[in-house]
This record gives sequence, C-alpha cells and structure tokens, in this order.
Amino acid sequence: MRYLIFGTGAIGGYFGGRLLQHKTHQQVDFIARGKQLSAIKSNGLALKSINGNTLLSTINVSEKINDNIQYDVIFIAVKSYQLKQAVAEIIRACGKKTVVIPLLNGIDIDNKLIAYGLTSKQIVNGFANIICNVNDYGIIEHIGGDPHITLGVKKGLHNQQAINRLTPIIENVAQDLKRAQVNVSIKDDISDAVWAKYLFVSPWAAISSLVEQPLSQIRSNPQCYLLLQQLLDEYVLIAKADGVTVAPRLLENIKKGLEHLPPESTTSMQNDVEQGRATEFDTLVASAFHLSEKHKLSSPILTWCYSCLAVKVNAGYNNYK
Ligand SMILES: NC(=O)C1=CN([C@@H]2O[C@H](COP(=O)(O)OP(=O)(O)OC[C@H]3O[C@@H](n4cnc5c(N)ncnc54)[C@H](OP(=O)(O)O)[C@@H]3O)[C@@H](O)[C@H]2O)C=CC1
Ligand SMILES: CC(C)(CO)C(=O)C(=O)O
Repeated sequence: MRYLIFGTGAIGGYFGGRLLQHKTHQQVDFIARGKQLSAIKSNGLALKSINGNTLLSTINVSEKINDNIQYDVIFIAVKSYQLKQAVAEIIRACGKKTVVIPLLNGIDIDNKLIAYGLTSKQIVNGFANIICNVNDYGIIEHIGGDPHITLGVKKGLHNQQAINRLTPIIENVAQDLKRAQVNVSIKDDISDAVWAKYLFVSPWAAISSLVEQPLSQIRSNPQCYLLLQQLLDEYVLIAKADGVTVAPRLLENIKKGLEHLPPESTTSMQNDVEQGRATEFDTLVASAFHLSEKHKLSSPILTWCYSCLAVKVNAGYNNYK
C-alpha cells in the first residue's frame, strides 16, 4: 500500500509517523509546508510520546503532491478551514482506486469533501482519538489518550457496491495501523461514532477556547465544569433531534473521559485561539448552533458560547499568521 499523509501537523505527524516507523512493505509519504517542512527535511520527524519516542530521519516529505504517484490511501490531517485547499490539491493525485480518509473532527466532513469535488466512492470516513500537538517545528508531542483511529463507511453515503469495494481496503489499512501500534475500530456505519467523537470534543473545545485554560483548571472550577456539562447535555439533545442514536452510556463515558484525561490536556481549537490562529469554530460550534436552530431547540449555553466565540475568533482572525 502506498500512503500519503496530507498535512504533517499533530495528527498527520503522529499517525503517519507511526505508520512509517513500523512499515513493512508499505510506503508512507508526507505533505507539509513552511517551517514544519524545512524542519522535517533538515532534522527528520520526531515523536515525543507517552507511548515511546522516535526520530524518523529517513522520511519522504514535500510541499506539493507528486502527480506521477498513484496513492492507494490518502489520509487528510488538516484543520477544517484548510480542507477546501487540501482537496483541490488531493484531487490531482487521486487515481481510480485511491481512497481518501479524512481524520478531522466534525459531523459533516464527508459532505464538505464531496462539495469540494471528491465523490462518495472515494471516501472512507474516519476520526482520531489522541491528544497531541506540534511542540516545535518537526516535533510532535503526544501527551494523552491511547492513540486510536475509527474507520467506516456511512450507510447514507455509500451504496452496497461501494461498501463491497471499500471493505477490504479498510481492513488492510486497519492491519497496517495495528502493526504501527495504533488501536483501530471499524464500524459498519460510522455515523453515530462520528457524532460521539463530536460530542466529546466540541463542548470541551468551546469552553476551553473561551477560558483558555487546561482541563485541570476547567475541572477544578465548579461553575466552569458545570457549564461544560450543561453544554454537553445541549449537544446531546441536538444530536438526538438530528436522528442520532445516543447510547445511554455514552454521556456517562464522555464525562468519565473528561474526568480522567491528563490535567494539562487542551483542545486543538483552544490551542489555535491561544495562538491567534484561525480556528475550527465553524465545525465544532457554529454547526451545532445552526442544527439547534434548525430543530427549533432551546440551547442557551450553546447560544452564549456561539456569540462569545464568534466575537473572539473573529478578533483572532485579524492576527492569523
Ligand atoms: N491535535 C489533536 O490532538 C487532535 C486533533 N483532531 C482533529 O484533527 C484535525 C487536524 O488537527 P491537528 O493535527 O491538531 O492540526 P495541525 O494544525 O497540527 O495540523 C495540520 C497541518 O496541516 C498543514 N496543512 C494544512 N493545509 C496544508 C496544505 N495545503 N499543504 C501543506 N500542509 C498543509 C498545516 O500547516 P500550517 O500549520 O502551515 O497551517 C499543519 O501542519 C482537526 O480537525 C482536529 O480537530 C482530532 C483528534 C485529536
Ligand atoms: C480534544 C481532542 C484532543 C480529543 O481527541 C481533540 O479531538 C481535539 O482537540 O481536536
């Protein structure tokens, strides 16, 4: 299998790096840019991880996709606001058999990929569980979460013929990831799992982006923690109104997950807010707000977060580097 990791930031660097570290027959290429590209070219890609450090000094990384290579699988590991440009570049490298797997957070990433020009037959849905960041150029730091990728088709998106073609590819990718010491789940219909991940990350992303504090501070401030729990309850009502099956234990598991993550945990949206960069506000907060409006729900905490963050991130956009 020949893999392309499009976007060598936290997620792309970690999971692509592990695939490269444990590769047998497969080839793993990377797309990066700017100082990250220069640092990886000069010093290699370093993973500083609670699961073991490694330095990948032999790595095929470039700024643009080599159009002469036909990739079997392209993982997309950019932020949602970078997706349109990424797809414009990826489309050129897609052969008839290429499968594209987005690892972004969000409930409508597949629809965005289609709107930007990919076809449903080319897409396998996916998402990542891990807490990692770019610690310095060329250095990915994994501080929490057991690295996990969930893969699967969506019943509404794929017909049976597409499912039959994509299933063995998903299984091969899962085997390669497992060999690379990444846990993998495969879902027959990934829709509810995508929502479950969204419910875990989005309320926390909203609150952490507002208060700009690590999880320990959010947990130890009773009012702040209550806000997070109430916001989560509102997101769950939105999911249910949108037809999602929210398993009774899910809410309990999300709350337990938030209790047990390392104290220094932050969300990637919060990191972007703190650094004055563009954010995934549209995907993680505005999408939920608009769904709440569509289903005529009352979501007072979400409405408040939406308004405050809209002001805050718009100010942040002015500093966008
Ligand atoms: N970090 C985490 O722990 C987790 C993140 N996620 C999700 O994964 C997704 C990716 O997040 P994360 O890895 O943190 O983000 P990062 O910003 O760390 O990584 C994205 C990388 O892609 C690069 N990139 C974007 N567009 C291009 C392009 N056209 N050409 C070359 N390089 C490009 C960016 O470069 P540049 O910096 O120059 O823009 C950056 O290096 C998000 O949806 C996030 O919500 C999910 C689970 C956990
Ligand atoms: C919260 C976290 C780290 C959990 O996986 C995440 O998905 C993100 O910040 O984008």
